[in-house]
Parts: sequence; structure tokens; C-alpha cells
Amino acid sequence: MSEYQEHLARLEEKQRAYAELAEVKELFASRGWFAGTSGNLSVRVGGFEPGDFQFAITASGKDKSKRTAEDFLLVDQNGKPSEPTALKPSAETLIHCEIYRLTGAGAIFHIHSVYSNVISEWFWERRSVPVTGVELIKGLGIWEEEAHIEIPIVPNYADIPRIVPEITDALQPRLPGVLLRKHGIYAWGKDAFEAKRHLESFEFLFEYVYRWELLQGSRR
Ligand SMILES: CSC[C@@H](O)[C@@H](O)C(=O)COP(=O)(O)O
Ligand SMILES: [Zn+2]
Repeated sequence: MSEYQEHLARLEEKQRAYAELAEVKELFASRGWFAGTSGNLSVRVGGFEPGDFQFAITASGKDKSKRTAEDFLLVDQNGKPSEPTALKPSAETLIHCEIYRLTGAGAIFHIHSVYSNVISEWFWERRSVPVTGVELIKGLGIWEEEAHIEIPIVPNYADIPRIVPEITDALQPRLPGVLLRKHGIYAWGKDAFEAKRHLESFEFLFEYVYRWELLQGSRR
């Protein structure tokens, strides 16, 4: 591939990634999943040379219910902008870097929701949210009969680099997500389609567990 062809291919990949992010961002915003500028999304770009990838990520602090020309930027594997830009990558970019490094994912989506926040606190002492036999566990790619999963919960710190090793320790190979205590859910997949399916499945399971716990309480 000539240098010029490589340049064009990169440009095309970047545009594809931005278009995918814009579509997911609009959909999640319509569900109220980006309250108060929270949440961030990224899609992996590249793989032109082995081990050399970048990702497109939402710019920090934007109103994610609006579509603008300054919604996304490209960063390298260390989370540094890979092109000159006035935009700041998400404050949580280092979490994305670590998840890409550990899982080889193609897309990572993070939202804050009331269900994920409440459930993370309810099960904090256990450090995981137990779920058994709910059909939507299959949405996470786990197809066993009466599957039991424990969705990991990690502590939330204002200093993001402190969260990174917590994620490294807590990740479970078969579970494409991690819950941050009283913060929100990170979910990923091999591409944007799969990451979205995983995120929606987690969110469904959090609401299910929340409502089930409430019902159980009202019976006592
Ligand atoms: C404004 S509350 C949310 C932030 O603190 C953070 O948790 C978040 O998800 C969004 O940060 P951002 O830097 O816009 O990606
Ligand atoms: Zn967040």
C-alpha cells in the first residue's frame, strides 16, 4: 500500500468510526443514558500494523444529546490525541485504553444509569452482582442453561488512573463488562453492534435485579 493509499484508508476508517459513534450516541441519548454530560463511547480504528491501533472517542464534557462537528477525536493506545486538535479526550480515556489492552475489543461503551448505580451500591460488599438463569444473560454471549454470572464491581475514584488497576484485577474473561461503584457500567464487544448488545443486556439485568430485590423486600 502506498503512503497515500494508507492515508486514504485511515481517513475512511476514521469516518466510519465517527459515524458509528454518532449513531450510538444519538440512540443512547434518546434513552436518557447521558445525563448531565456523563458517559463516553469509543470505537477502535486501524490495525494497519500489528499492535498499532488507535481509537475514536467522545470528547470530554460535551452535551452528548447534541450532534456537533466536535464530538469525537482520535487517540493512540496511551490515550493521547493522535492528531492536532483543540478537543480533550474523555476524562476516562485511560479506562478505555486498559480495556482495549486486556480484551482486544473493537468498541467500548460507558453510560451512567440509576439502575447500575443503585445496584452497584446494593451489592458493593460482595464486589459483584449475581444473576442466575435470566434469558438476557444470552445477550452477553453466555448460552448455558440456568447460567450464573457475577458482574464485577470496582471502586470509583476521582483520580481515574487509580481505577485502572482495579479493572485489570476484576475483569472476567467471559463477561464483557464491569460496573463502577455508584458511577455506571462499561461494556465492550468485538464491534459497535456487539458492544451495544452487551450494554443493553447489562442494563436490562440491572433493572431486573433491582426490581426483583424490591419485590423480595416487600414480601418479608
Ligand atoms: C459529568 S459526570 C460524568 C463524568 O465525571 C464521567 O464519569 C463521564 O462519564 C463523562 O466524562 P467525559 O470526560 O465527558 O467522558
Ligand atoms: Zn463515567
